Amino acid sequence: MRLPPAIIGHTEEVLREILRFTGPADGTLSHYFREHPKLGSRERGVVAEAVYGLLRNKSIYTSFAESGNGPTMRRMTLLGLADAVGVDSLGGLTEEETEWLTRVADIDRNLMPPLMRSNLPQWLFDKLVARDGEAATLELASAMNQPAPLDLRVNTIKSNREDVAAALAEAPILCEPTPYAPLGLRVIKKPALQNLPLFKSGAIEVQDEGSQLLAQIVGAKRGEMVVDFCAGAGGKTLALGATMRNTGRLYAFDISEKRLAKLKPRMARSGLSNIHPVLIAHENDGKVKRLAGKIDRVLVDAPCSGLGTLRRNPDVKWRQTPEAVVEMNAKQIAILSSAARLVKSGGRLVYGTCSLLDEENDAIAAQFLASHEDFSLVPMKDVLAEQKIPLEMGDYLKLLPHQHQTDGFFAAVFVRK
Ligand SMILES: C[S@@+](CC[C@H](N)C(=O)[O-])C[C@H]1O[C@@H](n2cnc3c(N)ncnc32)[C@H](O)[C@@H]1O
Repeated sequence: MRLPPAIIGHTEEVLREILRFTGPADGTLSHYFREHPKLGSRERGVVAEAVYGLLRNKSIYTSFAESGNGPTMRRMTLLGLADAVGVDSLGGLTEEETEWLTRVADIDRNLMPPLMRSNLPQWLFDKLVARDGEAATLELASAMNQPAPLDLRVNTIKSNREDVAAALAEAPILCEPTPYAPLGLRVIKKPALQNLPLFKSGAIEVQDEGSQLLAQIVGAKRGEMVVDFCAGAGGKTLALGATMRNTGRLYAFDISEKRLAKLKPRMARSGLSNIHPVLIAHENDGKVKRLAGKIDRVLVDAPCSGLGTLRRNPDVKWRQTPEAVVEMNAKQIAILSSAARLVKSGGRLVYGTCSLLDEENDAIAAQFLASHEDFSLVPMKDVLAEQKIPLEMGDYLKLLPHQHQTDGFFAAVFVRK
């Protein structure tokens, strides 16, 4: 069945707003859908898919849109929609538009220049090529341009992986165990989960396998004092709390009241009572100082460029700038240094990001070690062996979508001497 012609207008309107890059694309989309409640769920799905496809392939589509006649924004919109649902499903096209869309669909994208094929901004393409070479960059960029799979983490306070997989199969929802994270399930299609009894009862949480692994390498144990320094809405906090078997004390720090507020209902669902959310004003807040030297394990899931999450947030590559990354670096080292003061002798400090850039990752770890003689690096291969995670790594954890089918993640583990 053809889609109503109005879908083109809706996509064009929301796209125009998103391409201003004044805020995250998912927020702009949700806002648009709230303002247009008459749009059905299929239409909303198509608009979202077209917009995300366009953000993923913006360089190529911009070049296509330059061919042919008519306003560029309409052409961009049509390219996004045609990729999402196929030209034949679109109502309201002129004959010329149909002919143009069919023609561009036949263009061999492999013959386009590498920068354009990567669909990355020039600065990021140059950085990655200088480090990894052109072929590897194109491979990474291509993996980043695929939508992420839907990964779940089983909450061991409520259930186990086998029982959850069996309950999902009855729903029926097909899934398979994640290759590296012991509590992960990768769902084959993307069903709505919010109304499933499994979700409502807190037996599952949506969490990328890479994020699950980052929480696991903290190695939190029963009865320990643990701080999740940048807890946000608590994706990793909940995983840590379950690893601690709902014992000990787990402080969830963040400077964002809004994000911490989102943690509360998740905590209630999870059945965890060992989590203590703490709003801090900044990384040197007095609440941090009071716990200095008392904590067994500290996770710093630092604010970062987010360039490892392009599969979910393709707009990030167009919104980030090299200048913003430099500013972020100062914040990252400041947060890590302050968080380090919490760690007791023999305790563990984990620095993690969802970035692909060395300056937010290896460089921060090296800078930290150079200025903190009381800490030493625990090679990631030792941490992975300790946690029985079947991954080959050197000093650091470096997860990449084209190699590990996760978002891009980095982690370094330090121990206080
Ligand atoms: C990568 S996100 C954390 C995601 C979260 N750990 C999770 O797994 O869902 C980084 C978080 O750092 C917080 N943040 C930024 N500056 C901070 C600071 N100075 N101290 C503590 N948290 C900070 C942000 O509000 C944001 O929630």
